[in-house]
Amino acid sequence: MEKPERRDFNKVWSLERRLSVCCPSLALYVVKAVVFIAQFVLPTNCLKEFPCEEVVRLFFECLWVLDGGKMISLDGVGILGGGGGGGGGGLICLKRRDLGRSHGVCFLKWRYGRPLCAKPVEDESVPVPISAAELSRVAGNAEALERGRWNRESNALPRQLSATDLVAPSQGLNIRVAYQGLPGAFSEAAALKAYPLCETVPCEEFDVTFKAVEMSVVDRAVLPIENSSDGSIHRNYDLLLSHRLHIIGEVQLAINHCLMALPGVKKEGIKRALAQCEFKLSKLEVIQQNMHDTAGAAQIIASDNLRDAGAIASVQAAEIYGLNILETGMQDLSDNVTRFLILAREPIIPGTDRPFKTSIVFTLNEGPGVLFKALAVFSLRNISLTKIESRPQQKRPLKVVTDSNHGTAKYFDYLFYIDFEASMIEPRAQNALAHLQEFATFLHVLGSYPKDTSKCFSQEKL
Ligand SMILES: O=C(O)C(=O)C[C@]1(C(=O)O)C=C[C@@H](O)C=C1
Repeated sequence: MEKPERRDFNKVWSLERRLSVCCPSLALYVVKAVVFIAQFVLPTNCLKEFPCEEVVRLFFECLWVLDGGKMISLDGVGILGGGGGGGGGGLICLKRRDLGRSHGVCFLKWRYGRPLCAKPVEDESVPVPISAAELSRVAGNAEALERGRWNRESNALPRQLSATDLVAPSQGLNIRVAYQGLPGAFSEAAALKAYPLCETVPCEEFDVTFKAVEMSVVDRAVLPIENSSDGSIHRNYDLLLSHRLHIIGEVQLAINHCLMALPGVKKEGIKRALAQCEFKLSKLEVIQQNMHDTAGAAQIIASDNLRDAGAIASVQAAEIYGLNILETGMQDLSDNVTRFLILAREPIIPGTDRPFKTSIVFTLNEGPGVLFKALAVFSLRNISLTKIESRPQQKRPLKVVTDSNHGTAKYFDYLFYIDFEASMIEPRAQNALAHLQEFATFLHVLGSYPKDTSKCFSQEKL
């Protein structure tokens, strides 16, 4: 005889749930009837294929739900099973006589006397302690209730969601995005380019920005990864590996560095300035001092009232900290673009509806042509690489290789970061990575995300 499939039980279960919504007591009787009949109809041992405890739990929960969570009488209710004569152990028969009940705690027994079940029903006279987690949840609810209550004086109620709130998430409404620096930093502008309606959250350091996402203090982080004239921001490559966040997007931003100072201060009066713009600053003959971020430099000029100093920062920073712009376009190369990564706790589902990029990191064994082989897995499948970066393996910077011809040698051990132009959903990308995995000693996909194909507007045009 064909064995019943497990989903049959799910069908009964979902039917009962539906019934319980429209008519709880009718549903209770129906489930009792189904169960009662089933114990005679189903063949002996038919449940051997099922995870018995789950079946019992399922039905017990069903009855429990139907009875509105109150103590239910199990009299007359059998739990699905074959006849009592079935051998082989396990849950063979759980008829009425097998259902134990004492002090309000119901439990179901194995045929051989082993307690089985399931969801015990606690004695109503014994108070159940609420866990700390539950307490805080309850406390939170009470507070939320309080917040939601109408206040006669202020006549204020929480704002209702409107249809625009539902279409705006891609614009970042209600999304908190962390960046390194102070308000007015280029990274903040990048966050706003990605999510125009987001709430930006300034962070002191790059790794604080990563942690803020990991700890769910914010939803996203936007971090600079490379600049067209200055190259890679190595710190962020290293942090990408030490934190398990996912790259879900990228933003390219044109960087227009402005020289700014307190109102009334002239260029000639500046003795110190943040240096990123070597050529023009060398003409000014100033002492250069690096700061954490450009906006931070502007903020110090303003807060410390430094009349002999200037800062290189954005137009927004000048506005925020009340500084005068003495010169714009301080960067050596007029086309000065920084690429930022958008990071999140969860990856996005890659698509093919628009150009996608994938970022990976891997390590290789020492040997002739291994890096060449690694890169070939992409060219063989017509996949373009847009970036390759190598970083020393900080935990194991040197590896010892023994070669029969040349003896033992020590090599730098590298991590290779590659960005390639394909979505992880494409078979060619999956095949390339499967191929790479054959000889890579470590391979990790950092993210597959839409390529930023927008024009790089300068700060003022954002
Ligand atoms: O200092 C800022 O405003 C930043 O956002 C940081 C940062 C960087 O460190 O790369 C970002 C983009 C610019 O190229 C310059 C500085």
